[in-house]
Amino acid sequence: MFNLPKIGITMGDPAGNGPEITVQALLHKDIYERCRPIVVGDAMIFEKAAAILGHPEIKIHRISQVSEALFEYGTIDVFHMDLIDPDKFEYGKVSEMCGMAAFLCVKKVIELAMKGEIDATCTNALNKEAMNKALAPKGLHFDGHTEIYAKYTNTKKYTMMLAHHDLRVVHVSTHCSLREACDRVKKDRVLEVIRIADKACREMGILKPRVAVAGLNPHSGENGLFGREEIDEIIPAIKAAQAEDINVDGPIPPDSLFPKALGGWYDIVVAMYHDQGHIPLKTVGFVYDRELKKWKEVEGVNVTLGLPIIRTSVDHGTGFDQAGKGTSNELSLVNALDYAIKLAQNKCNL
Ligand SMILES: NC(=O)C1=CN([C@@H]2O[C@H](COP(=O)(O)OP(=O)(O)OC[C@H]3O[C@@H](n4cnc5c(N)ncnc54)[C@H](O)[C@@H]3O)[C@@H](O)[C@H]2O)C=CC1
Ligand SMILES: O=C(CO)COP(=O)(O)O
Repeated sequence: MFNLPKIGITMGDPAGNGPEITVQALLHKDIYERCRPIVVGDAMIFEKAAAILGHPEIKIHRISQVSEALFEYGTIDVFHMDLIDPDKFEYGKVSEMCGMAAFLCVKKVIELAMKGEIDATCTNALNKEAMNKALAPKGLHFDGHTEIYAKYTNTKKYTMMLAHHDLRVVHVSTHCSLREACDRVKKDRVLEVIRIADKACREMGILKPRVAVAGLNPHSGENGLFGREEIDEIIPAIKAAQAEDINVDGPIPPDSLFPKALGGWYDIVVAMYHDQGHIPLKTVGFVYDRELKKWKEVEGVNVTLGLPIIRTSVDHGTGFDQAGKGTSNELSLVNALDYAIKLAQNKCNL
């Protein structure tokens, strides 16, 4: 047990489904056989979640230092942050209190990982509106976890990877307008993301990664007929990467690239903007049951590549419509924990 990786799991926005899926995930006994989990959040919120899920036997163990953790199945060690006023707390609502709490938990887990007190971090979803409402008076703004991690680990070159089994996608840009995303398709950034993608695959154990680059425009621009970004920016980046011996193909029309990647042609896809990468991943990962009218599976993992510490995450959001009802599915978090465990075992910082 003493050589199992210590994984810090953030609570996420407490008004969302993060706390309950964390309790559900930590009911999987095998997780304790493969890692030593510590939750960073508010203990009261986890007591509530255990009660909602009908598991009063789960003990919530408040700790204020990693060294106090018990790491025993049936007990959830919560690095208690005392951030929530129970009288003001409400599930499914955007609030500055919860937005600030989610942010401070992320900051704390980064600090613990940077100090080497834990081996990897795994995040639950935060609500970007709530967090930024809370941070605005302090003159701070973050698009999401990725940028918080980049700032507090002092990382300049990074990208967001989403993964659903062996379908992996990294992004040239993420949280910006579609207009701005087109402007951000620049040779240097495309090349940077190709390099990060290739390195990450190697560190995940893929010896000769096959990297595919999506075009930006329909049919990859069809030789300039529907846009010039492929000719002016993407092809020069691909040629530069090939000159570095990276096995990279493209630009490939995005509508046929993802079915190819799903079929195993490539190990990783470089997408030009957020939805180009997120839509195919979530289409395969989010499975809705028409008969039962509920989500059957919500799978997929988000990993920040380029950091000096390991960060994996659920790839869904805060699920406010289901929060506090015990109806959310923990699969994405279980997958994210699996990724964090494997990366920590390989001791690779991607
Ligand atoms: N890593 C992060 O911190 C992320 C945060 N977000 C934030 O989450 C908030 C809500 O985003 P939405 O676009 O509404 O996406 P969402 O993923 O929260 O919800 C989309 C649908 O999926 C369902 N869902 C979500 N998680 C589920 C689970 N574990 N089991 C079963 N069903 C689940 C929801 O009930 C909803 O019907 C936003 O503020 C967004 O910024 C979104 C994605 C990632
Ligand atoms: O919103 C997300 C994906 O769309 C997740 O972003 P972060 O991982 O940066 O929080």
